[in-house]
Amino acid sequence: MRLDVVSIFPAYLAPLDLSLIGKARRDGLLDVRVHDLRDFTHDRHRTVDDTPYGGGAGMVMKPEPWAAALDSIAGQADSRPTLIIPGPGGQRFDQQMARELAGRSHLVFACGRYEGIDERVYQRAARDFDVRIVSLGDYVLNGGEVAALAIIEAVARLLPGVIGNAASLVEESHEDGLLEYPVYTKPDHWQGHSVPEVLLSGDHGRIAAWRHEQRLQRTAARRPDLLPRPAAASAGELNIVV
Ligand SMILES: Nc1cc(-c2ccc3ccn(Cc4ccc(CN5CCCCC5)cc4)c3c2)n[nH]1
Repeated sequence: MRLDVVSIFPAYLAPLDLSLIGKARRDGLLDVRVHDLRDFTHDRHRTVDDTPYGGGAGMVMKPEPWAAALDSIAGQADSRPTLIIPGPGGQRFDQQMARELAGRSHLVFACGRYEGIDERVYQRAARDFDVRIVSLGDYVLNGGEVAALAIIEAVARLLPGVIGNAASLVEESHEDGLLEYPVYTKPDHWQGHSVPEVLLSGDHGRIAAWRHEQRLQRTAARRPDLLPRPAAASAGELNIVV
């Protein structure tokens, strides 16, 4: 997978050199390229923002540098890339979207700052990209970089070979809609707390059943919205009139 990230703070993307993503890059599983938006300006001050038409607080990112940056990337693309533009008003990112994006060959991230990017950039980008506006959640960050890092991590870890133990991908939270079960390691007694006996039993059937029950209990307690809705018991409940 090729990943391009455009930002006025390229150093914000330094974490992509670390840990599993960094190793995947060194192993050639990921081709990550970070671009400084100011490299696509042509004035002495490398200007990327200006005052908003119609007034209002803050500054808006100018369209010209973004068009130059995205044209440069589109010109290098083998196939039509997906352009992800983080924004508080976007489609909520979740594990399903992570799985969908993991199937794409080329993702491009446009990390805005200030009060956002001139709207005409979104419209022009639709010519060369599949454009997705994506929100991490209902809160306002100062820019798109943190969102890009989160999305990249969630997507990249789904790619074959990026995380060592692929089995853990199946068991983890949200993969099947339930939260994760509690985990323990040595010592078996610690500050008056013991590891649940079932986990020391070696009975894998009991352990699996206990873990599933724990997932249901945790989901009910913390995220009841994720619990599967009870199937309607009868046609009547489905208001099917025959
Ligand atoms: N999930 C999530 C993603 C982001 C995100 C992503 C990208 C950018 C780029 C800039 N910001 C800061 C920002 C954006 C919007 C406003 C609201 N403002 C109201 C008046 C009209 C203009 C817009 C304020 C500041 C960003 C914020 N926040 N949260």
